[in-house]
Amino acid sequence: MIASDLHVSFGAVKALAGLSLTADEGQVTALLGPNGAGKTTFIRCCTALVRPAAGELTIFGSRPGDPALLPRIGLMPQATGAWSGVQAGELLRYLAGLYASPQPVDPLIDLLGIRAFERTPYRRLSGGQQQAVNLAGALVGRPSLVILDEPTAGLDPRARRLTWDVVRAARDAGVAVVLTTHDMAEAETLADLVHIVDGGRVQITGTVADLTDGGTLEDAYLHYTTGADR
Ligand SMILES: Nc1ncnc2c1ncn2[C@@H]1O[C@H](COP(=O)(O)OP(=O)(O)OP(=O)(O)O)[C@@H](O)[C@H]1O
Repeated sequence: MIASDLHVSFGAVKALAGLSLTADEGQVTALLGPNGAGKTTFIRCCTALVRPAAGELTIFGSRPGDPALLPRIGLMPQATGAWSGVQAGELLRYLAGLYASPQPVDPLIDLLGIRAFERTPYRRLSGGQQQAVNLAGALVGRPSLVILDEPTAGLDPRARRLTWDVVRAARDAGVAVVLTTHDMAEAETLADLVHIVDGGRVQITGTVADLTDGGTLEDAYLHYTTGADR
């Protein structure tokens, strides 16, 4: 994925103000940045929900929204209000049916600990259970790019570890994983490349070792972000 000088405004708010970054296959790329930095807006550009006013975004050589690209991207959003009454297992089987060669659903249900609540309507699931289903939904189509928007926010420690294992397995299988997180330990543990975003653009890019340079990732984060309103 290559993003170059993306600009997106919502009224007077410049959500993206020249954001440029790359993310490669077989790597976990972490986007760190304060609330409102533009991370989710960038993700929405990748999935063609938002169209940048300027800049270039190519994913596997195609533009977002290209019908050939859609099945190659798996998205775990921060929250999906959309599924309501459908049972978790039904939902995943439905999603699998949309893809040409999906993962078998039952092993995915077992892997992510969904079996115990697979017959529960989505809206009755706990937040963490919904996240497990959302992660499964992002992976079921065997995507080449998986985008995870704060995948472990609010998860208990075991569920968080399990999510990390699943992320590593996807990366090791050659998938490009892009995730956002406010959890510095998560970025330190998982990320091959880190982009620190603030004010709608990438302030600095590097490996965890590059960015920490004797300090912590949180030090780097605080150094390169202000969190000031735009
Ligand atoms: N649909 C929208 N309409 C108006 N403003 C929006 C819209 N979407 C995002 N914004 C604004 O754009 C800016 C960037 O928001 P975005 O959701 O991309 O931030 P973020 O980095 O994902 O934050 P967080 O860490 O809190 O999820 C914010 O100021 C937000 O209020």
